[in-house]
Amino acid sequence: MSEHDGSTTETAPDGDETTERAAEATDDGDPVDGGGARDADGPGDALAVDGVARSFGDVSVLADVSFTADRGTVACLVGPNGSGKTTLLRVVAGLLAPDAGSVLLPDGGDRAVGYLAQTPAFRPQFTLAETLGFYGDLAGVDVDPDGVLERVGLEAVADRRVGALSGGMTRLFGIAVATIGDPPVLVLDEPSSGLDPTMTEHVGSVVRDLADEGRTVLLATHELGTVDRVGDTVLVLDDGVIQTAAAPDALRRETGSETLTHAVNQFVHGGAGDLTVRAGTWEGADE
Ligand SMILES: Nc1ncnc2c1ncn2[C@@H]1O[C@H](COP(=O)(O)OP(=O)(O)OP(=O)(O)O)[C@@H](O)[C@H]1O
Repeated sequence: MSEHDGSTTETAPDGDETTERAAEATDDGDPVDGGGARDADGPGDALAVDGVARSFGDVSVLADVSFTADRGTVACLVGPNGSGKTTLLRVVAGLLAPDAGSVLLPDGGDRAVGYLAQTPAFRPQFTLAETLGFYGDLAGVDVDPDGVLERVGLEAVADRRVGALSGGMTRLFGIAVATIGDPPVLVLDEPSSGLDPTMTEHVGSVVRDLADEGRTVLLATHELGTVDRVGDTVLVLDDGVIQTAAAPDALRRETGSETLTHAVNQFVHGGAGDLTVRAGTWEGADE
């Protein structure tokens, strides 16, 4: 966590979806261009979310969310199903306007945020290289397909059709797409859910490397093993607020927990029993 001196940009409480900042592959496969919805005003070096609130109708999902995440770090957003992780990520990516609050982005790159949707979908008939070129055009940046694919270890399959990728490779490709234009912030919604342990570990390493190169990575996950391996900060979201933000080790220490799962559960409304009902299963590699 660090101080940041850029001023924040308040967002009008109009509830409109915005698609101006990030480029994403939507769930129906249609690419949505982003580009720069609410530009960072100042030279801050951290991602700073301040007092973000978002409701759908009369259902409040995010009540008052605040946190910061430094460059070069991985911040892991965890919380029960339906706690608002995707909603928050979409607000940070500029794809969803908050009702209140602000998101301050660090300077840098042609694009401010790269976004991986929870269920990325690409046009299956195009090759990876063609798809990257397409997203590059949308973002208004030149793309070196081999260089981008190298970031995730897919350079050998640049000419393969996207439809011929495995689930894990598709997820990696989605991460590669998010890095187009080299945005300083990557927002990844469950980048390794449903993947086998080897691929989960590989995705974790890719995420770690992307952060180590100086990016800020904000990801949502239910896999606390991945959080333990690659996360610098655990952000526990429940009841519309960040219940705690701490390093995995500190969280365990603070709660006297042997496992990260147990530690996180201490901050979830209703405790572990309730969580089991609400979240289904939590995958902790430490148990
Ligand atoms: N566009 C929408 N319209 C109405 N309600 C929505 C919309 N998007 C999300 N919600 C609701 O907001 C709540 C939070 O959803 P969200 O997808 O952000 O949770 P999540 O923590 O990402 O869940 P999961 O872990 O299951 O992916 C849910 O109750 C969901 O039904």
